[in-house]
Amino acid sequence: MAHSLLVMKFGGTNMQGAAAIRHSASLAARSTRGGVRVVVVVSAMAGVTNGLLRLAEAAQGGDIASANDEIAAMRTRHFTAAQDLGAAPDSAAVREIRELHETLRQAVYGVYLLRELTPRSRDLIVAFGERLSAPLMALALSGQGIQAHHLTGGQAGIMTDAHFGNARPLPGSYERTRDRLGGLLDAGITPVVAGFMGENEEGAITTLGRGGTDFSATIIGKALHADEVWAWKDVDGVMSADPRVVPDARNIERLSYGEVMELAYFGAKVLHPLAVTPLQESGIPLRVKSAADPDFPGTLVGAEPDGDAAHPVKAVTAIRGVSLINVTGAGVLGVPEVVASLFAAIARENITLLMVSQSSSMSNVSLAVQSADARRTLAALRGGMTGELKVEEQPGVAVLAIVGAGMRGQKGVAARLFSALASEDVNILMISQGSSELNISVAIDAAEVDTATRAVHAAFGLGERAGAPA
Ligand SMILES: Nc1ncnc2c1ncn2[C@@H]1O[C@H](COP(=O)(O)OP(=O)(O)O)[C@@H](O)[C@H]1O
Ligand SMILES: N[C@@H](CC(=O)OP(=O)(O)O)C(=O)O
Repeated sequence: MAHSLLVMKFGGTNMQGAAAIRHSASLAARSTRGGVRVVVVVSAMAGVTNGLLRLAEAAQGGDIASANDEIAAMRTRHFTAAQDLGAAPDSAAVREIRELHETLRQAVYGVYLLRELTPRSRDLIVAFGERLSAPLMALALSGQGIQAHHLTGGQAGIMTDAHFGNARPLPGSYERTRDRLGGLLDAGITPVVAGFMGENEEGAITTLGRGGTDFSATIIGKALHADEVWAWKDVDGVMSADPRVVPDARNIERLSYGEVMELAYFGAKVLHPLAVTPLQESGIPLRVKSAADPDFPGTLVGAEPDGDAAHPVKAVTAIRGVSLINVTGAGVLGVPEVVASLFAAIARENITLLMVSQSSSMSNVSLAVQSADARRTLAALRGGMTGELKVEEQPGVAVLAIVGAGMRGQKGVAARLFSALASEDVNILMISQGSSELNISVAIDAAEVDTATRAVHAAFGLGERAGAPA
């Protein structure tokens, strides 16, 4: 089908140096040359976001020397890329990169002086990664004869709430984005938007959560009523398992929005968990494509329910670094208010619950949370509870999930999962299946997660055939 408007997202791997950026620009150029209007959305160069987080922590801890060393190494990386992309030393792009680095250095010095890193200042610092790669992509596009103009997320109209580190777009944001980017497109200019970031109503920079550039691209796709959003990756598409863990993982040709959300939620790093949400209502498809093999169809994510009874499971995925929080004691016994107070305490702290299970006698409640949230969870529960209860953390856990719309109403899927785990002698600590029946998840010992993933992948035959049309 001929497209008239596409949003293309390039992740960290596709932006990691001049050669990768030039290749990414050529992928956008293939479409613009064919008469398609393209909005390009970019992530930070691979490793930069983690580097910025690290140096912000170092400055807060008083180690300004290592923070400055890390900034200097990044600066060299950005300048080298600009130079390799043909920017002259006195060009506007080089001047801008220099100014951005100077502002970054000052912000980090502020953190060092105050010894305080608030969620707001962390977002300001971490968003420099994307702000610095946008001018590089604009340079590469110019090198291909395309007139490009780069913008921050806020300049592109992305307005968010003030939930620093995990911000959500405000409803009014879509119209602003349409106004800001529509004008450029009408003038024949390719907008290059710094992903991962927006601005709150006060104009402070916010970020959309790790992997958030996917989300930026779909927000823009919705705003502009794009024909499709294309997320270019270093993998063939969304695969039946993480290819780093399962060597025979296969590309999945089609997934529904719901399936992708489950996969991302249960740890598949390939897309941001909320990335498809802006597209669901309008039914705009999301394509995950391989930058190394641009003619390969990749994965098409759309509205189709796509339940394939013969192949109920499409993928297996895992969340690592999980802790179980076990609440026990006679106080839980038959007292619904106690359980309510547990959830209220968790909600106040804004902690994500990965799994919940309650024994039928009601004398035990187990919660699975990211280990990074475990201390907060323990404190919230101990502070917010009534009655004589014991709250304990069990670290070193992983949550493994199988996902597929074809599981709905199918019998025997759970049995196959459990026997695959038993065959590898993997002990199951907790089990859950949501009423949507799009997934079944189990908590297991973290040390066994890779073996378990490979066994489950094999048991459902995912390496032979992953989500191909029936
Ligand atoms: N089910 C999966 N399908 C594809 N990739 C996966 C999956 N699970 C984990 N991954 C990992 O996600 C990576 C791609 O995501 P990411 O690095 O965030 O992309 P980018 O930065 O290019 O947007 C792959 O290198 C792969 O190892
Ligand atoms: N750079 C941000 C946002 C992002 O989406 O990156 P990537 O596309 O490389 O996953 C992060 O690392 O979280």
